[in-house]
Amino acid sequence: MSAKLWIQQATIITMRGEEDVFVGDILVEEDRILGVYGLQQDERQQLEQAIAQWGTIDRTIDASGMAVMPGLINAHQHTPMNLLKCFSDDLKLMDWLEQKMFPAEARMTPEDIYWGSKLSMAEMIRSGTTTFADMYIHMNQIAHAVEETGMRASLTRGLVFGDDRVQERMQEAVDLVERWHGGADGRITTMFGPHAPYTCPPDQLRAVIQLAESYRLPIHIHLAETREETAQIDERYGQTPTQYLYELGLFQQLHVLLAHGVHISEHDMSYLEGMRGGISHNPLSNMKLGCGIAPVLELQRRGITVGLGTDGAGSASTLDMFAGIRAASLLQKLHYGDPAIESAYRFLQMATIDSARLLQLDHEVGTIEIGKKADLILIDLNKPHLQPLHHVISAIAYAVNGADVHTTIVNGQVLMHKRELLTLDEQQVLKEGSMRSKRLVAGL
Ligand SMILES: N[C@@H](CCSC[C@H]1O[C@@H](n2cnc3c(=O)[nH]cnc32)[C@H](O)[C@@H]1O)C(=O)O
Ligand SMILES: [Zn+2]
Repeated sequence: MSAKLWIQQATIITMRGEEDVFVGDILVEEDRILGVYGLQQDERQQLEQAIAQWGTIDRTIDASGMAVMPGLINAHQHTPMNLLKCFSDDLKLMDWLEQKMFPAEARMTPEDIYWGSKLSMAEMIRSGTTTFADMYIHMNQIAHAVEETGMRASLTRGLVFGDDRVQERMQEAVDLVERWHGGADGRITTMFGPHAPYTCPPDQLRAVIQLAESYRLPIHIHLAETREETAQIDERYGQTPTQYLYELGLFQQLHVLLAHGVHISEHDMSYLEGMRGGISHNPLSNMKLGCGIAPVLELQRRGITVGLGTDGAGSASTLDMFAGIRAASLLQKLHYGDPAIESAYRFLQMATIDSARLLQLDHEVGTIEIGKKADLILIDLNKPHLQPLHHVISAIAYAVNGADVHTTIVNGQVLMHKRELLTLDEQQVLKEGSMRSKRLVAGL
């Protein structure tokens, strides 16, 4: 644990405004940002005073030639699915889920979940993600992994209904919330996670909504991912998926994190207007599964928050949020046939402060601000693919890769420095991951 950390001479991208980019220093004390100092005389003096008051400094990082920005926030994930990546690609969502993912998941032991989620955390820390929203099973294991790796996470027990184990699953969801909400020094928060309109019948969904209301906790659910989903929900209930959730009262009181929101009509948007929470846009997964293009800019125009996620590595194949930022931006440019449709900066906001809003963490993370949690990443810009550097925001949105992240800090703790993972035994994670994944996919 670095109690006092001094980041020197970085290009600071605060994400508090497009122009708020300057060279300077950041002081971190315990888990929070103590000060941010530019190069002007008075700010230098303040920095010197703060350093003098500190006495001992636990770690200094020379960040000249690097950008520092808020850690990226992956708003939709299934971390253990990293064990299932790239083994059954190029299938339709429903076939992929029912024929490949669900059978492989039925074989997963708690230990598999633990190592699969650690594999994801290693990948996320390495590529600049500091916080993620997760929906899966055996969540205790994931919570322990979060505790150990030092990441920040919003955890949800995914609830698929359709057999006689409804009560058991609901109990697991409650256990997660009771045991882990506020856990790991406050790095863990929780939500309730009914999986999707097509796997959650009305009675069960109503019960989860009531539960979430009684705990005053948010809901994390998939919505309107494919055309097939729209057809299925229309056939069963004569409604669109969005209307189905609306009529059940989901958007009345609760903060809701909706994953995907691809097939949302103009009329559907009126159900979402004014909602608490918003949508995690997951372009890598949407493109790979051929789902369609989410109406990101229309949703934003109506005041609905849209953050960014990858989805599980099973569908996205990579957890590199920089790839997600690039995909999101390029997709909208292509969709509108207009490269000027939205700025690079706007997509960086989606991956930071907007995702933070979706996780109800915007008062703590998502921007570089005095008093906020020190969740920061340093990006090494001194590389052929990033030089010459005319516009750092553009470079980050269009040219930076996860592998350019030099240092990752969460809650004031350095989790990776000079690309070395400090809270994970990477070799062990790779070995366990590869061994376990073979058993899970055998014969599928
Ligand atoms: N099957 C579990 C609960 C579901 S956890 C979350 C689920 O989301 C599934 N999932 C992953 N990616 C997607 C996606 O893109 N769309 C819909 N579901 C997905 C994943 O396979 C996993 O089963 C049970 O025993 O109750
Ligand atoms: Zn998902």
